Amino acid sequence: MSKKTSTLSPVEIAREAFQRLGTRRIAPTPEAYRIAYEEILGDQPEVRAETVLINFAASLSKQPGENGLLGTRLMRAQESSDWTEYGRQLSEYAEENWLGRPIVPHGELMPVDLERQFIRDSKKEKMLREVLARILVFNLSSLLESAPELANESKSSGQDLKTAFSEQAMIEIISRIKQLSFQIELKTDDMAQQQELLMRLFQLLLENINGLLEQGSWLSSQIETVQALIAGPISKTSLADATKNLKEVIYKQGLLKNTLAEEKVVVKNMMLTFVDRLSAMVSTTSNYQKTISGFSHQISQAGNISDLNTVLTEIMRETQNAQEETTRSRDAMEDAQQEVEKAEARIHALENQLVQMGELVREDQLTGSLNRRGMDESLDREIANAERRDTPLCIALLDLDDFKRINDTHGHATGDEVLIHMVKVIKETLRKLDVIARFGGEEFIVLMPETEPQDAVQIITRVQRELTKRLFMHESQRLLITFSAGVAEHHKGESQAQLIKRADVALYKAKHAGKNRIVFADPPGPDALPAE
Ligand SMILES: Nc1nc2c(ncn2[C@@H]2O[C@H](COP(=O)(O)OP(=O)(O)OP(=O)(O)O)[C@@H](O)[C@H]2O)c(=O)[nH]1
Repeated sequence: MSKKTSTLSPVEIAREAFQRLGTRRIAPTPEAYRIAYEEILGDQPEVRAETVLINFAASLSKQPGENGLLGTRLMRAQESSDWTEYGRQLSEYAEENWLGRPIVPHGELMPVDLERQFIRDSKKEKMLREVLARILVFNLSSLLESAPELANESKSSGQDLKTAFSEQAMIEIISRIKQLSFQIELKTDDMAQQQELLMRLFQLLLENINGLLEQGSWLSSQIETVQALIAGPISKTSLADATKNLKEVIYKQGLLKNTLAEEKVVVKNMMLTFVDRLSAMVSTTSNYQKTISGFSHQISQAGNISDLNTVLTEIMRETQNAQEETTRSRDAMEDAQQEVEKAEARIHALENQLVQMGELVREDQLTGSLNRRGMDESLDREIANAERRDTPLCIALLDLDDFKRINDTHGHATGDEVLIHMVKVIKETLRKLDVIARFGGEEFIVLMPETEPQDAVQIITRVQRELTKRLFMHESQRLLITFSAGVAEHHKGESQAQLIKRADVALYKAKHAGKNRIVFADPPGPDALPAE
């Protein structure tokens, strides 16, 4: 039994057409075949445009959201046979939702290359969206590290851009990006102010140049501070802080210098008084001696006792004078001596304060550890102590692992926080007599006086463990911070540079062996040290 024609496939219709020609004994010419084929096809129910539109509206009305709404409107139009309204609803929807897509005249097929163009465009749009989101989330936000609220907005609009597909969401995100760009313009003005602050800082240093030239060490240490500042990330707050600190240091040093100079003048005046008194006494005494020898002449010439009595009275008076002068001079000298001692004590106190002020510029501004200059001085001192007392001295050169990645991923400001955290942990883990100094960038030196090599390695291992225990949190995310280290023991006669070089070679080996480890340095070669 043949199937109902309404369900026949094209192949089955063709077969049925041949059978029909056979039954009717008609020759299967192309024309006869076409007629039979159309006859069978004609049995199938007619597909009318209206039916298609009714079905379309009904199925659309079952969908959620805007599509469902459109379906209901279309059904309403179709029920009242208002096909003009039906068409209007469809055009409006097309305009709203397919705006920007290539418009193809009604009834025409979309040319293949136009279709391809459309696919290419949406690919480009996707790429553009991704690139822009990346720029906002990573690049722009890290450039804006000195303005965290702008950096956060940049990150969050980048994140939102990735999922902003509806027109409304897109309008919102574009407006946020415009707003962000406006804020960045304002920030640029802030940066101009920062530069002005920097200039003021330089001027401040120049103003003090005369004072600085008196003592070379001042000059070099202050210049170092500025160099460190310029080498690091410059932010408005760090510049303002540095300006404030330097102003304070310079002001206090100026005060101390003036007071010191005044105290020195006081001592000088006292010394002058002392010398005056001394010479007065000497001259009084020599006058006295002259007078006495004059008296001995008068005595030898004296003819009677009354002459002698007169001479004796004179001698008594002169002796009394000389004695009084001597006592006065002695008292004055004692007073002067006491004043000199007091002034000396004041000078010592002032000089100590000056040394403390100097310590400020031996400190690394970011981490509070010693800076390179402070390290040079401390290491020189410890080497001299070790050689004099014949005690062991070890140093460790520490370098943070993959620090560049931390900076690149989480921003320079987080990198700075990591450095501060690391120094804090190291300081709290080291013994009192150990010293930590920033050697440069993310490298630190630990000086361990009176320490045998195995103890030095143990100390640095303890620091390593402590650093993994004391978590560094960034945006509620735990960052693992590790370092590699080269430990070296100082050998008699070895210079600071030679010692550091050996520690550096060991550090290099630690890095190459896979990082997060400690390597003990080889002893210096036989030619490296002076013959004993
Ligand atoms: N945040 C911050 N970064 C710094 C500072 N000083 C140096 N750096 C950065 O430290 C990074 C050091 O990078 P690299 O020398 O490649 O070392 P690393 O990434 O730690 O790699 P390994 O040493 O091989 O583990 C550079 O990106 C410097 O910009 C600083 O004061 N603050």
